[in-house]
Amino acid sequence: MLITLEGLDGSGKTTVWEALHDVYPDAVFTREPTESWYGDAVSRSMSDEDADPLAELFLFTADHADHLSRVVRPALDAGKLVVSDRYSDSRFAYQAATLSRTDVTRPLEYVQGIHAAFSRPPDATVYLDVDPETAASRAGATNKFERAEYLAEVRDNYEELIDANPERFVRVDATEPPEDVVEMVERSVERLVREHDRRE
Ligand SMILES: Nc1ncnc2c1ncn2[C@@H]1O[C@H](COP(=O)(O)OP(=O)(O)OP(=O)(O)O)[C@@H](O)[C@H]1O
Ligand SMILES: Cc1cn([C@H]2C[C@H](O)[C@@H](COP(=O)(O)O)O2)c(=O)[nH]c1=O
Repeated sequence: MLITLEGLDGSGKTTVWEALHDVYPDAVFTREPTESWYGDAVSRSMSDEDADPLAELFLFTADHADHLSRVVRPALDAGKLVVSDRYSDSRFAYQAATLSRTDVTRPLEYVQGIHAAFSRPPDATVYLDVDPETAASRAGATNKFERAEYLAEVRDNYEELIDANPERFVRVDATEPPEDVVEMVERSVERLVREHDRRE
């Protein structure tokens, strides 16, 4: 089963991802961008204010393709629970926001279309919901994406994704104190795994 954690920068994904390690010691914990050389290329692009938005989309997507074939698919084939801190929805929400400043028409559909041929959708996604101002202030503006105005557009894209797939997403109020957020996520993941196991 593949569970992904999504949300704006600073929403607390890494905090809950780390907490889940203790609860699911046999699971595979992974993240995007990855630590491969594809992930290094992504980091270089993120630190370049003038990076071409399409080139940047394809760097993130190359990193995803490598992540899928090297980590995610083998773990799923071995029957493991996989928990990924960011996954394809990050591309849909973030790169669609970046591409909205270009000539690309219907960027959200465009980015989803690129993934349709090869990606493996998550079985469930926990969305840590936080307003863009809180997100930007928690994240500390360490990269070009961590600005409230841009994050507002990213959040709108996440909302479109949730509206289109309400059964896949679990929304958690990430403005609550960290220990409450961790507890809510742990309870949600426990239920998702139980329901998935019952269906299998
Ligand atoms: N519920 C919370 N309330 C207040 N602060 C929080 C909460 N969750 C996390 N934080 C703090 O916000 C900062 C970002 O948290 P974290 O790294 O878990 O978020 P993230 O979503 O992984 O961010 P990024 O996408 O930027 O890596 C950290 O300083 C963390 O301690
Ligand atoms: C996977 C992915 C990530 N991003 C952005 C979102 C964040 O600003 C950074 C990753 O930082 P984090 O601290 O590891 O969360 O990259 C993106 O724009 N598109 C993506 O597909």
